[in-house]
Amino acid sequence: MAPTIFIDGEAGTTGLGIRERLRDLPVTVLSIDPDRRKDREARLALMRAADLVVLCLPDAASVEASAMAASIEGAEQPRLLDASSAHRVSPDWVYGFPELAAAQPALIAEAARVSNPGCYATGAIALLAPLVASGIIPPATPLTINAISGYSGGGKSMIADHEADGGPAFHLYALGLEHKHIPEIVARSGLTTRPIFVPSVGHFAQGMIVSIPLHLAALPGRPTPQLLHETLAAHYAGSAHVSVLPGRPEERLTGEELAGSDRLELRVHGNARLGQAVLTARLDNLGKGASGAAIQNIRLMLSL
Ligand SMILES: NC(=O)C1=CN([C@@H]2O[C@H](COP(=O)(O)OP(=O)(O)OC[C@H]3O[C@@H](n4cnc5c(N)ncnc54)[C@H](OP(=O)(O)O)[C@@H]3O)[C@@H](O)[C@H]2O)C=CC1
Ligand SMILES: CC(=O)N[C@@H](CCC(=O)OP(=O)(O)O)C(=O)O
Repeated sequence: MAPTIFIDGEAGTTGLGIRERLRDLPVTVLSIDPDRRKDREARLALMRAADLVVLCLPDAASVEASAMAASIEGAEQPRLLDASSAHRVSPDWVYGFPELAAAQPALIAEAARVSNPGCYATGAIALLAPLVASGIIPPATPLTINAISGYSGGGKSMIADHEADGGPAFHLYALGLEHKHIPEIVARSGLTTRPIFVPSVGHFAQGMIVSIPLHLAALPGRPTPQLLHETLAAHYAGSAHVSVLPGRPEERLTGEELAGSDRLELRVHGNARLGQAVLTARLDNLGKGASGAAIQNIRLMLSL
């Protein structure tokens, strides 16, 4: 029998993206009556009937929904995949980033609770984790992470704002330096010093670039841009979703290029003579940054 999935928050931006991608998989999606989508009893009934519940809700609603699922006793208790940022550094949840380490896919496949990575965090961690693990970037290195996202990153309300009146062409935000992805980036990259994270939104719907400037001359052994590229290329060799591409000086990187895809592109743009580099990650915030990553995790969790 095909496994059953209930997407709590199916009508939202991430929920819709997952619903769309599930059409190609041998699963039965249990949909809630739209008028009862926030009704506790209706949601509990579908949670009981599902093998896997995918939470596509704001953080507080996600915490509440996880508690609801945990209150179900016995064999009816479903497994959970959470797209929100509520559980990404929680020890009781497995981090749903299959490319992070060789053991990660098996951990995800067996887990009762999996937390989907954040969109910006996906780009930052994909760049940093292999370089920290290999010793090229010492964990205590002070880093700055810049990023630009399409406006769909802000969910239904930001989409409505941009599509109604045009919205600003570009704005920085989270200037209190406490963006919700920072703890996840620190924990999952293996850093010990909190980076400064400067996100921004552009007036385009989907797509994202995360960029990390590096003073290579200040790192131990003054690593070359070539060594960084080779380290990332070795880590992601054979990956279906992550590619490590040459960083070309003449290139104009645009955020929208991967809109609609579930891929993640990593580059090292460097100048060996100056001892400087900029690492970049390009992805669709709704693809590898959300729904595409969720599908990777669903496939692993349900052996599809
Ligand atoms: N957009 C993105 O790029 C990404 C988003 N995420 C995360 O995914 C989660 C969902 O975000 P996103 O899809 O963008 O948000 P949206 O605002 O587009 O969708 C959220 C959905 O949840 C519903 N909802 C809210 N509260 C409840 C509740 N108590 N019970 C049931 N349904 C509820 C909303 O219904 P209604 O509108 O009627 O209130 C809406 O349909 C968030 O945690 C977000 O951080 C993760 C990665 C990327
Ligand atoms: C543009 C914008 O507002 N983006 C959102 C992050 C979107 C997202 O992906 O949030 P999670 O992955 O953490 O669930 C923000 O900065 O809060």
